Amino acid sequence: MRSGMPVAEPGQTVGLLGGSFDPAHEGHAHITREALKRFGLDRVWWLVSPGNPLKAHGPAPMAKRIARARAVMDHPKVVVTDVEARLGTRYTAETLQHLMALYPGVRFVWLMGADNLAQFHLWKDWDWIMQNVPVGIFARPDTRLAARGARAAEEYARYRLPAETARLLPRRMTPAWCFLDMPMLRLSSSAIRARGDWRKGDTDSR
Ligand SMILES: Nc1ncnc2c1ncn2[C@@H]1O[C@H](COP(=O)(O)OP(=O)(O)OP(=O)(O)O)[C@@H](O)[C@H]1O
Ligand SMILES: O=C(O)c1ccc[n+]([C@@H]2O[C@H](COP(=O)([O-])O)[C@@H](O)[C@H]2O)c1
Repeated sequence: MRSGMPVAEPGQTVGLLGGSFDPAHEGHAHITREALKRFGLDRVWWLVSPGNPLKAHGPAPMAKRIARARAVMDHPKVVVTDVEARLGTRYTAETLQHLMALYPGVRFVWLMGADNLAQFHLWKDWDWIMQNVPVGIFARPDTRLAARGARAAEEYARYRLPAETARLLPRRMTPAWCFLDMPMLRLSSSAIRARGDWRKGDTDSR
């Protein structure tokens, strides 16, 4: 295994929460705890992105975002990691392909908020992701309508697992996805950035 990469044993289930985490907040921690509990995951890795390919502006420096993320989510089953920077990947499909090759026997689950479901069909090779990796999706304030009409949700409607059977998701044959409705937290990184101090003094990290 390359240095700095997280550890996982064959047979384990690992949820992957990719994000800019610019900065991390309690909303991320909340969906992570829900993912561990309701999907019964062994671990969740936070993949702190070198930069969302669909966003025009680069995020705060990686080290700063990682430090904040670790402060927000200090949990024995959660690893905050810069694997995409280490692997040199930015697109999720590429990251998943690398991780599946590097960790044979580990069952990865892609985790995301409902806002990302709404635009999932714009992601590179999104179809490949749906075909090869179970996907867990979390309700998010103000995204219900967009998520319901999402192209990915429509095209893969018959592969949706009822929330009552969420624990089956990690080992389910793909395609498989599950939408979790739960108490929602109205928190976002953009709202935190808009309030002020987080980006002061940064240079663009890209
Ligand atoms: N409050 C929340 N409820 C549900 N999902 C969330 C919440 N906050 C973030 N997420 C999800 O966590 C992942 C990483 O989020 P990200 O780092 O982009 O934070 P963000 O708050 O969405 O940022 P921004 O406001 O800059 O778009 C995404 O899949 C996003 O949908
Ligand atoms: O692969 C893609 O085309 C793609 C397009 C948009 C977003 N993503 C990933 O989705 C995750 C959430 O992104 P963000 O910026 O909303 O935090 C993060 O891991 C991004 O790399 C991936």
